[in-house]
Amino acid sequence: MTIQDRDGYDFIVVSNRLPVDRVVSAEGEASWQRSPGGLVTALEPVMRAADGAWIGWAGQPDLDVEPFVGDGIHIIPVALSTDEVENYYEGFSNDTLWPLYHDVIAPPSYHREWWESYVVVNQRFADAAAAAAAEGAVVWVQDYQLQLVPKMLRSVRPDLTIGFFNHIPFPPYGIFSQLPWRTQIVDGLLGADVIGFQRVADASNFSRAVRRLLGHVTKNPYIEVPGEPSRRVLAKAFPISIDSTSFEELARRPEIQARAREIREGLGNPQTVMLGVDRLDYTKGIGHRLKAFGELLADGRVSVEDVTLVQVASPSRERVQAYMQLRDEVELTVGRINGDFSTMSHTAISYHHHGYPREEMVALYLAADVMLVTALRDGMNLVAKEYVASRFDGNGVLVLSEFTGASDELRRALRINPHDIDGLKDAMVQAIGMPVAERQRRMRAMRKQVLQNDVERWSADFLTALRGEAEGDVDLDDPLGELEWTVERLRRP
Ligand SMILES: O=P(O)(O)OC[C@H]1O[C@H](O[C@H]2O[C@H](CO)[C@@H](O)[C@H](O)[C@H]2O)[C@H](O)[C@@H](O)[C@@H]1O
Ligand SMILES: O=c1ccn([C@@H]2O[C@H](COP(=O)(O)OP(=O)(O)O)[C@@H](O)[C@H]2O)c(=O)[nH]1
Repeated sequence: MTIQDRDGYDFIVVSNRLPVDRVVSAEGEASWQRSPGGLVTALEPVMRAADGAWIGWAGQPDLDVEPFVGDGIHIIPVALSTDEVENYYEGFSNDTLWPLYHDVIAPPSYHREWWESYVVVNQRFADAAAAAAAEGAVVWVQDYQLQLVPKMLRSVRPDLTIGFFNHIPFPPYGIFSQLPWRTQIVDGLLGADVIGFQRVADASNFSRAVRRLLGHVTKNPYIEVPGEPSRRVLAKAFPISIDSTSFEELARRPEIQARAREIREGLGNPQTVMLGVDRLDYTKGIGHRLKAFGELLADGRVSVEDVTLVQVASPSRERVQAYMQLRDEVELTVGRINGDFSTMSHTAISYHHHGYPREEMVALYLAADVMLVTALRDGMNLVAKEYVASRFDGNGVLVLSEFTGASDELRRALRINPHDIDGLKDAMVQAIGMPVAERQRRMRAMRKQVLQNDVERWSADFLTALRGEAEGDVDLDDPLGELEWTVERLRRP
């Protein structure tokens, strides 16, 4: 059944990217493949239960595709022109909001034409959702690219229950206030009934911005939005997670364990393999990690015979200037370290500018004695959780930046400040030499956390809170307590 011959969908997800990628075969034939992202896995059970639809961009400019069913999911594509990809996506989303929301690690650019394009494209997503939603439907909007959609949608469809989840940090007011369109952004978000953040700190940064810019009363976790009638918005942390059991299942497969052994052999069977896996993004602290490793080699505290660093840097946003520059810097540093320290039989850094499928990722996690997550700022960092979920053997050490959302939950990681290069070096040495009993103790505690709090729980928690707000009869001291709502009950009677 398509949108043309039904009254609309009861559950809709709206995100910048669709959960399916368009792939073109060597023969030039186009098809759709489910993208491997965690969000698809998280929302798939809800989607299936509610017979919902997903609205998003297919990832290529000027691609106008009719709604279709792809891998069992109802897809409603939103087209973006070449100019809009440049201005809304590469410009305002990834060169204004992204650096601003990540502690201005790179300088954000403010251009009025980018903002205008952001408004136009957000309106297009809102229109698509308004047209597709059944009376009283639940619409869940995802991420910073679409912060104006909640208000735009509410203004034409006040019957809808609207959720918003921000996957990246929400910055402190001192930084956020740089944005020339700061008031429009918080106002846009307040169109939602529930606004979810990764960390408690993000939710309080947002509430503070609302107080400062709009003067609304906030009573943690609620924001009172005046109007006729006035509304109450819940702004709260819902830390995202992963499909933990599927990572463990993959890690237990003999062929993936064999691949992990093969990876180690390919590296010359060093005593210790350290691993970094990141999108090639300036938020990930790849340069800090390389600097620390290079200095450890120079100081003689580690040797290339004993320790290899594998760095996967998957290509990302390659047309944005800051990302091009970062690639040059990272590759120059890798080349220098390898030139200075590699021998004929051992390479200091095994560097890969590729994106790998999930099976290979799990093999890499199993091959790595030490996982290095050194982000300077990161909404969550799913890689940290995936490493933990994959280590069913209870082994492996996670070195984790305190500037990631994950560090709020993975308290038994070796937590580091990546700006403190000496501290990072000491943590790397400590990780390499950590006794097995201590590794296992730490990993056991982290595994418990990740297995209990998986992505299904994340979506259920968020949607339960959303339902609570829609029903409006929630006990303020225990907003979620009395609800037994499950995803199945998203179905209309
Ligand atoms: O779509 P792209 O521009 O290629 O970027 C990929 C995604 O990157 C961001 O991920 C964030 O979400 C993760 C899951 O919640 C979180 O763990 C991570 O810390 C964030 O950086 C972005 O938020 C997505 O919208 C992008 O699609
Ligand atoms: O070669 C790669 C590199 C990364 N990933 C996946 O990309 C996601 C990265 O998510 P994270 O939250 O760590 O950072 P983001 O890139 O979203 O900022 C994780 O699920 C990784 O397993 C992947 O599938 N192949």
